Amino acid sequence: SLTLKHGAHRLGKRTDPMMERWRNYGLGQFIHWGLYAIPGGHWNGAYYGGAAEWIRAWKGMPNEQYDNLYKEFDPAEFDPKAWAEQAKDMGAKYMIITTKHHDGFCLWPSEFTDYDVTNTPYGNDIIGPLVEAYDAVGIDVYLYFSVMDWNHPGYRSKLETINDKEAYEEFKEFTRNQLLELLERYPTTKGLWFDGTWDAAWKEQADFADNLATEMREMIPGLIIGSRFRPDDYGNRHFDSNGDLMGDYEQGWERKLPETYEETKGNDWDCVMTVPENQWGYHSDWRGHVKTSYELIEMLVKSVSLDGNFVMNFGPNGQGEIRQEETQLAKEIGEWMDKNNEAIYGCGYLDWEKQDWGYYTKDRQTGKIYMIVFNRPLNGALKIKTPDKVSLDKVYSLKDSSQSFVPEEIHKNEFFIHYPFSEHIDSPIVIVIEPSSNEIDQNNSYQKA
Ligand SMILES: COc1ccc([C@H]2[C@H](O)[C@H](O)[C@H](C)N2C)cc1
Repeated sequence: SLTLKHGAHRLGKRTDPMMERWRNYGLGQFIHWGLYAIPGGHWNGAYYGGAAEWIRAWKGMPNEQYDNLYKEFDPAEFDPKAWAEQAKDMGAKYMIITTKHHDGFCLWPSEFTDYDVTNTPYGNDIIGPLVEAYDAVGIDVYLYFSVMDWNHPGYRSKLETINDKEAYEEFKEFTRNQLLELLERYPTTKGLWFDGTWDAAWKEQADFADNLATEMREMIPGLIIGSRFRPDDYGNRHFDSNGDLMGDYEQGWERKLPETYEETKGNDWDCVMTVPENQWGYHSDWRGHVKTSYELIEMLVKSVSLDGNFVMNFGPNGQGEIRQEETQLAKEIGEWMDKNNEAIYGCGYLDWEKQDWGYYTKDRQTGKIYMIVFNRPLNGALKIKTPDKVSLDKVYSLKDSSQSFVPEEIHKNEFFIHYPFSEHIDSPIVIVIEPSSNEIDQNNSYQKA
């Protein structure tokens, strides 16, 4: 393998308490909010078909017109406590908020630029009240930060001339100043979610990024930074030139999910997911497929079943309101989570053979196994294949533990659980398989007897 100065500094998962807390979240909320919410995917009567937060890059939106939107930013309906309550009711355990997206507009009063909330009619800090409101309801806050900054004169996508390099040095200092400023202003933040790090200019900054990551981790011990921040010595991101994961978890799952545990390479990871096919910021006219709560719950369950977290995106409008479609989804997901979150929180991958009816999760502390059923077989017979010598003498419905099941052995280590799908069921059901005491070894995995 290559000797790297700025490759992965750790092999395998982080095992400290902050990371343990992170991997047991299950469900998160992404919030994309900024000036792009004002046009909301339209400008001069024209519809923008791209991602609403990228409207500045659209030929239908002249840059100087976009760059004057801050003069209209005055979200009268912004209510951070209401946002936090809604996220709490949905069952989110962490929230990621855009402090600065690619347009460079800062939702906090930054000492290092005038392109921030203080120079808008609204005038006040947005990030601080959000951190406070979410902390107050016990939801951990993570700060999204785009390195790419279309507003800063020193930003370059590639470094070709001496001028480029000099300008970019100023940009790097500005970036470091803003990041340290954010951690100083919001010391309860648990981590950073970086974006906008794919440009060639940034991919040459292995040394700078590595040192900055070290500095940030010193400021907030235990800080969680994913794989999207640093390039390695050869400009590789997410995985270094030896194929080892950089950062504390894999951040490559954007609007997509792994199919198998092997694809996760045994790393911690989260999936960030839009409700429409590709809208993060507010777009007033969602077109194409809008995901249902059933689909989003299945993605959540699938993520947890493969040792990941699932982060659902919200895009508040220009007035600071959460749109009705997202409110309805949060309500429906919350209703399912109220009854079934035992199969999500603190749960992860179970190394039993995947079955067609749905997903297994395993509680990392108790060793309890959850069968989360999405596709019930027409005959109601749920097949399970177990490792050797697993006792199935405690199998019951999560909804009603008095409803127990006696699995029918159909083959060595192969069983049917006959579920009476008599009543109408329109949301995933959960069956619990409680291990008998002698099966759980010290790390809560089923041992071959
Ligand atoms: C070039 O393709 C991109 C680049 C950046 C993104 C940004 C989105 O604006 C959103 O912030 C998402 C999390 N991020 C990857 C999406 C697609």
